[in-house]
Amino acid sequence: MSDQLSYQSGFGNEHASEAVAGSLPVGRNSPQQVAHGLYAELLSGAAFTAPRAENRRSWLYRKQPSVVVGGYAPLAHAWLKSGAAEGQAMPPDPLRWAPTEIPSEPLDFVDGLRTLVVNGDPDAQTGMAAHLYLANRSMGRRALVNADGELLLVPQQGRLTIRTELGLLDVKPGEIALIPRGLAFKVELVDGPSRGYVCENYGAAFRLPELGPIGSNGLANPRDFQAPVAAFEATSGDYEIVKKFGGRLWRATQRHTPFNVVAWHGNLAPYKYDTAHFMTIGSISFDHPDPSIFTVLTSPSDTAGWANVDFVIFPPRWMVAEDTFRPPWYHRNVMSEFMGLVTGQYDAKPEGFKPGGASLHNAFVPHGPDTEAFDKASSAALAPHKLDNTLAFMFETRWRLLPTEFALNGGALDKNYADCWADLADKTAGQEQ
Ligand SMILES: O=C(O)Cc1cc(O)ccc1O
Ligand SMILES: [Fe+2]
Repeated sequence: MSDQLSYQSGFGNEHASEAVAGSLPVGRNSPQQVAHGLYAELLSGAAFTAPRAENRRSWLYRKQPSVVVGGYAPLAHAWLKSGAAEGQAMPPDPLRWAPTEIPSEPLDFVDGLRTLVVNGDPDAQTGMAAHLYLANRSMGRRALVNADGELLLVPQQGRLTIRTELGLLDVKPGEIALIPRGLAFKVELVDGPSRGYVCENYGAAFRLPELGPIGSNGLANPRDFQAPVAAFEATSGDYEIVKKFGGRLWRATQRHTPFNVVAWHGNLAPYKYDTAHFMTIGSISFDHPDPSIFTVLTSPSDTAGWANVDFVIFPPRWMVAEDTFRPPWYHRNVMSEFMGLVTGQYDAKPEGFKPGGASLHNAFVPHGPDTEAFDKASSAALAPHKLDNTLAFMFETRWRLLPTEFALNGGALDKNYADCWADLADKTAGQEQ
């Protein structure tokens, strides 16, 4: 089924879709009576008065409004953390994690969330969290609504069908999904257990970065973002609604599916995006450019250019720069860098950084290529070279990221990470100064 999904194209477009002909009101949003007895419901992802260019809202025409739900009670989750307040103090060391295996105990997408790093505060609408998800079963009659943040899913293993109130997205490793804050969705596994990364963005909604002198094309092109077409679930029976609200999970039971939207229109929508469509820009002369050229989506903060979080990818690309040390430079960055690897090798850490693993280089924590990468790149013949079969990514944020208890003691932390730089010797030793 999922192979045949159709989509509407274009990031932030005014989409319109109806699963039943004649369901979508024409020329108005809230007629006295909606066709077929549907209820009109407005989902606002931006303040009513947000500037037009940033305003995001959609109109949903549904069988019952989402206010028809039971009362919420707390739902315990040992490994899901929110905001800097739930992080652990840590020294300014670089951190790296091995891939975490998907456990054999039954875990759906919600159960399988494991927070690695946090900053900011969801109630202050600043910062982010990076989670792993480790899932071996579909969510079934369970839906998640995240009132704290937008979710960016980066699957690393296993294909997903994401059912949202606005329709279905089929997402596989190499692709990403973006779920707006407040939209109900559930994750179904298509080809077995699935593992991946999630950026929970408490701040301003992700958008495409400005292109400056690059011009009007390139990087992630808006048309390659795909929104679902309206699709509702026809089955009856109870549903568990899990809501993330104020850094906690809550659960309620309702008598019907929340996926009962027959038609919708608007510019607040979930999207999928295939990173293979990212048009990379790189050096065609010399020097290694800043990684901001690989920004897919950005969540700005209140200070221009200092992102709440940038989503940056390192996709397959040609390296052609002359007289250049081609991998990333050694550096210290005021911004904090969380990285993951979907597939292949990352040029700065060809062996130690594994698909499904992660790393954290916090504000001003020095980092760069490991000794092996340095030695290779310093003496490599500088012929044009394709970095192929690779996809790393970075969540880069202006606020320091704190690891969670799971990140520090969950078993995947690489206690010897810093050793990968220990052999970068002083090569001037013994030379005349
Ligand atoms: O540290 C990293 O591996 C990420 C990174 C990549 C790059 O090409 C330049 C700077 C940077 O932080
Ligand atoms: Fe870096």
